[in-house]
Amino acid sequence: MKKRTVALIGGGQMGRALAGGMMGSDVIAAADLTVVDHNQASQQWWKENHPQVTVVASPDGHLDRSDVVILAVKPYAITKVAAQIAAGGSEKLIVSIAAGVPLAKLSASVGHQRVIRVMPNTPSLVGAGASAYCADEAATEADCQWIDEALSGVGVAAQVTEAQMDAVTGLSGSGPAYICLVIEALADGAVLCGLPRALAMRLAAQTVMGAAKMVMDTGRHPGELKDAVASPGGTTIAALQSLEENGLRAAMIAAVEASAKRSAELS
Ligand SMILES: NC(=O)C1=CN([C@@H]2O[C@H](COP(=O)(O)OP(=O)(O)OC[C@H]3O[C@@H](n4cnc5c(N)ncnc54)[C@H](OP(=O)(O)O)[C@@H]3O)[C@@H](O)[C@H]2O)C=CC1
Ligand SMILES: O=C(O)[C@@H]1CCC=N1
Repeated sequence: MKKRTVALIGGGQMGRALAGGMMGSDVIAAADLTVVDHNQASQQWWKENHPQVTVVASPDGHLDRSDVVILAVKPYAITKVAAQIAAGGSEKLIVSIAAGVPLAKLSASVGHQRVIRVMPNTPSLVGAGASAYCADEAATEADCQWIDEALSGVGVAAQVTEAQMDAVTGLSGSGPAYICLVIEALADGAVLCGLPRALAMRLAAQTVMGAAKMVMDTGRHPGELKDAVASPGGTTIAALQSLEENGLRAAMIAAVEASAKRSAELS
């Protein structure tokens, strides 16, 4: 894939994870990245952690060298930033990662350039992201191929319909937060039972990763893999009973739905 030069507008949590992961997997070169962020602490972070990246406070006069502009500011700031880009005039691929901001709104705000909407997630930073994207009609085959390969460089990527984006947000966009909560709670349980905190955290995180890897590598249904752990009359089935009594499944389903609903509200 031909490397493209990229401007990242908003170098915060998700921008760092996505662009950091893309540089780590050589999808983009540090020298080809311009980060636009008006927050001084954020600028400082980029200068300290990625000295080869160009860091500026405003897009004005700094987008000319970039083929792609990634919008990674909060949803409420998207329209203002998009208008700044539109004022710049030049034709670029615009990629927005803002939750709940539809293609039509993005496209109107940036003056009908080629637009792709992405819902990435923070594990992109460590090459284990899960991203989905949809493109407007003006985006070319080559644009879709670039974003697919760029996102695949930092994890897995899937093209979806725009109607599916809220569900994606509820699942993989917000999901790392749910699973981090689960890891923390598992470690708390082990500390309650007497394990030192650091060891409890290591075992909890590895257990979550191991279970996920087993689902992906074997292709077996998670229910089947769960059954393989639970011996008759054993420890696991006692724990599973407790999880069912405390509503873990319902809580997870409701969490995905709550996030998806909020994503729909934002649009
Ligand atoms: N965090 C996540 O896990 C995910 C986030 N997203 C989406 O990513 C987007 C960014 O979220 P996140 O990274 O968490 O947000 P952050 O607040 O961490 O990062 C945004 C950065 O952009 C700066 N900024 C805001 N407005 C402008 C502007 N006009 N010009 C230049 N810089 C600006 C902010 O500075 P300041 O704070 O000072 O305004 C901040 O440093 C959101 O739209 C969110 O929906 C999508 C998937 C997952
Ligand atoms: O909480 C949020 O709004 C963003 C979008 C998906 C994950 N984080």
